Amino acid sequence: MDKIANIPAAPQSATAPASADSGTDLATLRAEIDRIDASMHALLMERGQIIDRLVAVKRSRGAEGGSAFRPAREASMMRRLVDRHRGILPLDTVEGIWRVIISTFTYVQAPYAVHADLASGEAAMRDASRFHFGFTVPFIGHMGASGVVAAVARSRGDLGLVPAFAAPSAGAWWTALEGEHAPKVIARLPFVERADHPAGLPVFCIAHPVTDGAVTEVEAWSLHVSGWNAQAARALAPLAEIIAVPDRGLDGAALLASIPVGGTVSLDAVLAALRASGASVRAAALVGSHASRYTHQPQG
Ligand SMILES: O=C(O)C(=O)C[C@]1(C(=O)O)C=C[C@@H](O)C=C1
Repeated sequence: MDKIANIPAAPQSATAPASADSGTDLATLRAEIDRIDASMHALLMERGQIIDRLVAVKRSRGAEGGSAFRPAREASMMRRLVDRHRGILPLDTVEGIWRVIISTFTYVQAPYAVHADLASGEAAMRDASRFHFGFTVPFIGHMGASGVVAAVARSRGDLGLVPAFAAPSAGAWWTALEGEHAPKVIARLPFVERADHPAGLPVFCIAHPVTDGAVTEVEAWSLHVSGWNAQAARALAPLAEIIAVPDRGLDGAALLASIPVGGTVSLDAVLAALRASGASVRAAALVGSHASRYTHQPQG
C-alpha cells in the first residue's frame, strides 16, 4: 500500500493545457493519466485504512451496531463537493462517484440493504437508489411504502426509500413511523438538488434513528387533522411542505409536514393556521428530520 501511495508529483508542465503543437505526445499524456489513476486508486485504498481506524474509534466510544450512515456528515460532504467542483468533468459524474465511495464505505463498516418503494415507478426509484448507494449495496424493491417501512423496522441497519411527494396509492405510510421504536425519516435525497439532476427523484430515506450524526434542520411531523378542507390546504402551502392523504376515519386527512427548524415558521404556526381555517388537529408526532434542501447554483 505504501509503495503504491508513493507516487511522484506531476511535473509542472503536465498540468498546463497542452495544444496539438506543444510537442507533448500521446504516450506522455497517457503516462500522466496512468499516474493519476494509480494515485486515485492508492488514495481510495488509503481511505479504506482510515475507515478501519474510524470504526475502531466508534467502537471504543460504544457506538451501537446498526447502520453507519451519518446523514449530517454526508449532507455537509456533498454540499462542499459540488460547491468546489470546477472543470470539464460533469458535476453529475463527480457527485455520483462520491455517492458510491461514501455509501460503499458505509456498507463495509456495517452491511445494509436499501429497500425501495417501486409503486410510483420502478425506473426512477432504481436510478435514485443506484446513484445514491451504488451497486455493492443490495437493492430490494417493494410494491408500497408500508412494505419498505416494515422491512426497515425488522432490520438492524437497513435503509428505506419512499417518494417525498404525494404518490397516488401510497397512503399515509408515515403514520407507521410514529411509535417510539419505529424507524424515522433521517434524510431527504438528493442531498444536492438541481433542475437536471440525473437521479432527481425526491425521496425520504428511512432508518432506525441515528443517535449521533442525525440532522435536524427540517423536522417531519405526522399530523392527524379532522375537518380538512381546501382553505386549510391553501393556508398551509406557504408555511410548510405538506403531503396530505384523506383519512376517512377522522373525516379529515393525515398530513406529513416538513417544517424547517429555527426558521420563521414553527409547528405551532402550522397548527394555528390549521385551526384558523376550520380544521382541528387530533394528534401530532415527530417522525424524523433531515438536512435542509440544498440547491446547487452552477458557476457562470
Ligand atoms: O464519518 C463517518 O462517520 C463515516 O462513517 C465515514 C463516511 C465516509 O465514508 O466518509 C461513511 C459513512 C457516513 O455516512 C459518513 C461518512
